[in-house]
Amino acid sequence: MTEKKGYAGNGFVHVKNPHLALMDEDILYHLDLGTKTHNLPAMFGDIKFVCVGGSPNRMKAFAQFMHKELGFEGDGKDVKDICAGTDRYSMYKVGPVLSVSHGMGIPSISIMLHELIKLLHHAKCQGVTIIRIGTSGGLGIEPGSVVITDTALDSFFKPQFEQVILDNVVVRSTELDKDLAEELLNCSKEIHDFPTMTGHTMCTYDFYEGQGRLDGALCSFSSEKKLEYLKRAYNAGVRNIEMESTVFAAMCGLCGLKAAVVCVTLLNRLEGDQITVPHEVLLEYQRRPQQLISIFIKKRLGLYNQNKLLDNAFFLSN
Ligand SMILES: O=P(O)(O)O[C@@H]1C[C@H](O)[C@@H](CO)O1
Ligand SMILES: O=c1cc[nH]c(=O)[nH]1
Repeated sequence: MTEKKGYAGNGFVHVKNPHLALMDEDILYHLDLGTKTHNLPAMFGDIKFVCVGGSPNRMKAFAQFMHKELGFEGDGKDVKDICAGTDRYSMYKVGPVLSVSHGMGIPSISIMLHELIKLLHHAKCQGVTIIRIGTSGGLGIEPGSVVITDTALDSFFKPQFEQVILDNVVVRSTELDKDLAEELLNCSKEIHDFPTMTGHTMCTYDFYEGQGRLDGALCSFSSEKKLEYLKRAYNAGVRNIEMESTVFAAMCGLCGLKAAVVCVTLLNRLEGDQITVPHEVLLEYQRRPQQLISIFIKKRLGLYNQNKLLDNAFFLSN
């Protein structure tokens, strides 16, 4: 069975569940939010950009970075974790930007997305763009490169996500918003410090055996078999490998959210498995997708050139 994508005509976030309308209250358990305990439209109604990524610290750092980039008062260090009542996920709001962590892997991001999408729906948000800013393993490209996903593929290089529902397998499309990917690639032209490209992203259920690593606790294949698989992936257009893009693309597409995946690569998987780059370099790599998304958000808000002019004025007067 194959499901169709959502219609985003009116810009609202769709939930495709008839049971929700019959519920007196919706408790978003893993976010520690709810329709009776919180005024969701007041708290979140102005959200236009949602950025998600695996690590809570990265998403806090992104919120602090956006606080500065959008010119809010103060240093943003005291930005509050809206989900502090649970230690499952972290969530920060900076003006129209929501920054949310999702943990590692498909099950973890899928739970977060169910609740986040319902949150955006209950809050009556309109015209929301959602972007995953993550890390990944690169294929045949320089470590530190940023890949904007054009198509999210499964481990068989198919653009689909298989969701088991009861005892059925439902196949969902993993198509992402092409115009958004193009817009992001255009924004990347403003950055000259690292390469950014579009490419296919392969999404796996595991970091070790699932990504053809030889260094896990279990491994039953040879180095030759690993390279043969990774080279086939490269020839199929895969430029990076991570663990969330297919379900992210599928769920956002069905619910009418314009979505993109932007990941930095930490290593070239054709050259090794272990991540050997020093901690400081890893931190700098993780900031690269954030830099790109900041330019995108500022451009969308009409703040980009204004900031550039202010930067130039500051430079000239000093
Ligand atoms: O957003 P992150 O950096 O968590 O994405 C990738 C995929 C897995 O979640 C994790 C594996 O190290 O990194
Ligand atoms: O190799 C890598 C690096 C980061 N994240 C992944 O899923 N794989």
